[in-house]
Amino acid sequence: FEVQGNSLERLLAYIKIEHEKPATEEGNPPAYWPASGDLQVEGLCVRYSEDGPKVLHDILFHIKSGERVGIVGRTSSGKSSLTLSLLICIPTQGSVKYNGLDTAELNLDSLRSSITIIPQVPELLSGSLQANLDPFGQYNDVELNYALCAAGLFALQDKMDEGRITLDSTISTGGTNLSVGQRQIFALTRAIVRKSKILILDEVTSAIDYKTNSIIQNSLRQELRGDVSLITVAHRLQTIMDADKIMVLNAGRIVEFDSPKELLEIEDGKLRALVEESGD
Ligand SMILES: Nc1ncnc2c1ncn2[C@@H]1O[C@H](COP(=O)(O)OP(=O)(O)OP(=O)(O)O)[C@@H](O)[C@H]1O
Repeated sequence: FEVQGNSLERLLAYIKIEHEKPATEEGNPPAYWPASGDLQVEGLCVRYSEDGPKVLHDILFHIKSGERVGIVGRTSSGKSSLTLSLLICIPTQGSVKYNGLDTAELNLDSLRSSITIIPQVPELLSGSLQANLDPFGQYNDVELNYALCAAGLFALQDKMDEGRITLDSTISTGGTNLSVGQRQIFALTRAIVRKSKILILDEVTSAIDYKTNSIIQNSLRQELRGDVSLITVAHRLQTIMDADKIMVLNAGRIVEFDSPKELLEIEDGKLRALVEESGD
């Protein structure tokens, strides 16, 4: 009875939580949006609660459509907070323009369905793989199979002696019957079918082997060319050394933002210090 009582109490607490504004027609973007992965951020400040401390201070940057940008920084420098703020998952101030539209004026559904995040450990729901990749039944099998192949699933399976995964394979709750690498590949598949123009990859640190990581990196390089902007929160510096630009965060501020080559040439540079420390 006590345990059930706790559940009730928690449910009541959730009911009282302040809700996000419901999606309205007003915030619907024009049909052509987003036509590019151009991202312009100005004066972005972020805190986790109205009266909490700022975790990002006055962030200013511009990512041109099709650029690949790596984000690095020490623990708690604000890397994850920056990615969450792009989707307005935490209270944000300032202006974020995605393909010219201010995201504060956009309906949250449209914003979040047009940017794909591949988190360190992607969540999956129990059911078929097809239902996970395409919960609203918007794509056909050919499109889904193409995207699975492009994301690298079949390359991964060739290297693994295990039962082949197909669209009707069963996924258990939370995706616990799959490896983290497979789950990331499914998240990437979603990005490919949705044709997201901005893709945010939160690189996995330890839970993924080198081969799987390189399959994912190759798929990203081959599949997301042209106008798709790729933002990688990097934990392994070598993953992003061929990025167009690297953003170095420190205590919630951008301290460096330029091409890896330029940054590595700065004698007392922050990126250079991180590289030297890592021994990579
Ligand atoms: N849910 C939260 N509530 C309150 N503060 C948070 C929350 N998550 C992160 N923070 C704070 O925000 C700041 C930035 O953290 P963030 O997780 O964005 O850093 P990070 O660079 O991604 O770190 P890591 O490399 O460890 O993942 C830290 O001071 C952290 O304590």
